[in-house]
Amino acid sequence: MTDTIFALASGAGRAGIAVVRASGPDAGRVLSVLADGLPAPRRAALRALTRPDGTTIDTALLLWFPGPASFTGEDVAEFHIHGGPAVIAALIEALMAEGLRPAEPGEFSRRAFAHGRMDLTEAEGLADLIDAETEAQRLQALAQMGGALASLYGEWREALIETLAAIEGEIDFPDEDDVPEGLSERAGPPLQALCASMRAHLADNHRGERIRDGFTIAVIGEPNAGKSSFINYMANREAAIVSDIPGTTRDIVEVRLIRAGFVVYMADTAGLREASDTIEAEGVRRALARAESADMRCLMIDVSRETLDMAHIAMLRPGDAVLLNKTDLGSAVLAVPEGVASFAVSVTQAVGLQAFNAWLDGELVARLGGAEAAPLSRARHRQLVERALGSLEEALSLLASRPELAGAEVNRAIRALGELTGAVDIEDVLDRVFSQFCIGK
Ligand SMILES: Nc1nc2c(ncn2[C@@H]2O[C@H](COP(=O)(O)OP(=O)(O)OP(=O)(O)O)[C@@H](O)[C@H]2O)c(=O)[nH]1
Ligand SMILES: [K+]
Ligand SMILES: [Mg+2]
Repeated sequence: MTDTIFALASGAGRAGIAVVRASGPDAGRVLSVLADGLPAPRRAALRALTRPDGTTIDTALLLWFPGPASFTGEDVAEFHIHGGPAVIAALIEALMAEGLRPAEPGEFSRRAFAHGRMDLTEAEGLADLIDAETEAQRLQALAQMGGALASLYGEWREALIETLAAIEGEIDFPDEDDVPEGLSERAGPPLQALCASMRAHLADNHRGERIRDGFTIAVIGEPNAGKSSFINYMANREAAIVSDIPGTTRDIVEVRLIRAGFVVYMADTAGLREASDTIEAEGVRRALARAESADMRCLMIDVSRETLDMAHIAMLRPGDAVLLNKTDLGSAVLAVPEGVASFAVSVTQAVGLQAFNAWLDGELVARLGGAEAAPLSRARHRQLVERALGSLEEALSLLASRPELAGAEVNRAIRALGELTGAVDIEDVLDRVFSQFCIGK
């Protein structure tokens, strides 16, 4: 028999109210024991919670959700008790005494998934909603939890199952008059249309993943250009050591910012030069790697130096920025590559930085802001859509010559989409997804 589980569903620590939730076949019996009878389904009831020996636990507001119309699809009881640690402990003890066990992380959601209350992407959306710290994250998670990705992937999968049936019909009952081109004519266009949808879904500049995981910026430049000073200004704290000694920063120092409603990770890096020792060389290597992988690069140039750092401009791409720093000591004009923004600033005098920030916020909104369609939000989604697309491209190329091989490829694509939504159940995928949840969800 399935265990009946419980967990504190509200945050830990002292609060006005704490919510403890129980789910499973024994939830009703235990609720009835402690509250002296079941409340009416889905109606709040104020009751005394009493141990079987007659001693009182608390006065509580109780909710009874008989399955399957509950969060998990099982019988669920909710205890809204006073939020003191001793009250919570007393209720937990009473639940354990009745044979209930503490839930594993994500176990409530996993049961909801197992009972068909949500698909895997909706469960991920729920986890993201609980973790959401910005408006963009909240909206994205809410849409995903509401089934935006589930319905898209589900529709693709349905269409593929239909196409597969057509292909398999062709293999099993080859019509004398029906030349192989007949199959290409029937199965080709829907496969092509699906490939186009998948390509468009993937070609979103990683918008959803950046909203969820953060947009990354690498601050790079020669030693003493003012990179650490700049990152401290952006973070509004002394995150990195600033000194007039070139080569001060050796490791990557990352700060987390919220700008224009998006999470941004800005990385301070070691000054780029011929390193004087192995540690600095490693720092420079890390700086270059980060510059390569970041979503945006900000190149700091010290305009007070006799020879301006022109060497690193080649690392910039459209959408990046040059910060001409220390304009309190000098000035310079510099030709920047097409599509690269340029700002004259003095970090120590806080000059020109508002213009940079306004530009940055505009860039974030332009790159991550509201497109209509729901974006994929995890690397897991990207990998599986890519795998499905690869199989379909293969299937298209085999359709005319080897329909049975094309069918196998379509099957592979169906399986990839099934892994996305959890329609094919793969224990290790589920373990991975649900283990990232917090306890009580
Ligand atoms: N006058 C002036 N000095 C600045 C400005 N910005 C930074 N500095 C100074 O320049 C020196 C180097 O600043 P850092 O922020 O440590 O430079 P960095 O690019 O991080 O240097 P490394 O970590 O060594 O690569 C410090 O003495 C700063 O106070 C500026 O706008 N004007
Ligand atoms: K320095
Ligand atoms: Mg530094």
